[in-house]
Amino acid sequence: MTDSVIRASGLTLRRKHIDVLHDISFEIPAGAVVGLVGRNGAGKSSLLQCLTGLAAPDAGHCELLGCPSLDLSDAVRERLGYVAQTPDLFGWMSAEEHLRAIGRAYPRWDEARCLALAARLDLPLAHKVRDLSGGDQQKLSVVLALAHDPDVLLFDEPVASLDPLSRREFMRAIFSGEDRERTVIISSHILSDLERVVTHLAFIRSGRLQVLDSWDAMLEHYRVAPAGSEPPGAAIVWRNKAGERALIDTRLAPELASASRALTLDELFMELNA
Ligand SMILES: Nc1ncnc2c1ncn2[C@@H]1O[C@H](COP(=O)(O)OP(=O)(O)OP(=O)(O)O)[C@@H](O)[C@H]1O
Repeated sequence: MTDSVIRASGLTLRRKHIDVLHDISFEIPAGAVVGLVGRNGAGKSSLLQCLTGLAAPDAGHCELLGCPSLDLSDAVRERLGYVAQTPDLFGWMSAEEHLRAIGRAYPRWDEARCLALAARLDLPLAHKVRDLSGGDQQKLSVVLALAHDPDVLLFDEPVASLDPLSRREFMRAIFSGEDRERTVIISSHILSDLERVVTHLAFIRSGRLQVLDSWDAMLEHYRVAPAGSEPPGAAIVWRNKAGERALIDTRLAPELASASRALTLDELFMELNA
């Protein structure tokens, strides 16, 4: 991939003597929308924390927009939007005061965009933040991450607490109707939401990146190897624990391309976590 906006190289993060991220390397091109997928505890939040510079890796490094994550310049911070899984908000302010307070720190803050997003997500602006429901607090952090029109968005389960209507509005607000290129990593367990918006998927399991590829390539080329076949080692993306099932990339085993059907995202998730 060229023109990378987000890079990681040999990223390893240890917590309590355990590698919660292990030797992760990837490059994400400008304009990609990457769904970050994995089971609970797989390392998704830890990876996003390393990318934003909130966690310091024990080995390797990562960068955003060419700037080391641990030393992000103000210029890069202004182009970045991040929603943490558990947002850190000022409970004593009203939602509107909160938006204004953060907006003052961003030269690129767009008040009209901010209020339009808040209205679109039905955010009760007059309420104290501490009195907002969990879902409304999540909406507030989404508006905070988007109002300065960032070029890079890192979202850690941004829709987990949103009702289906709000989720739909959120997805539309981010992914449609805007004539600009944004590079996004979004972690979510709601695969049906991801399926509609991603260009790429990254699967992570026990701190290791299993695969990062375009969703189109996965749909077209990833197959379960037929029982009894012996796919070449290079074509095997993942073997289940018992070793009797293999997920393969048929670009590297074209002779098996027609042997089975395309997988849904749910099925891919199951295969990669079997
Ligand atoms: N502050 C911490 N101290 C010690 N271990 C931690 C800490 N934060 C996370 N971990 C561990 O790191 C591993 C990865 O956690 P992480 O939160 O990155 O996973 P996740 O994929 O985001 O999970 P989920 O889908 O449940 O949000 C887990 O085993 C978790 O227990």
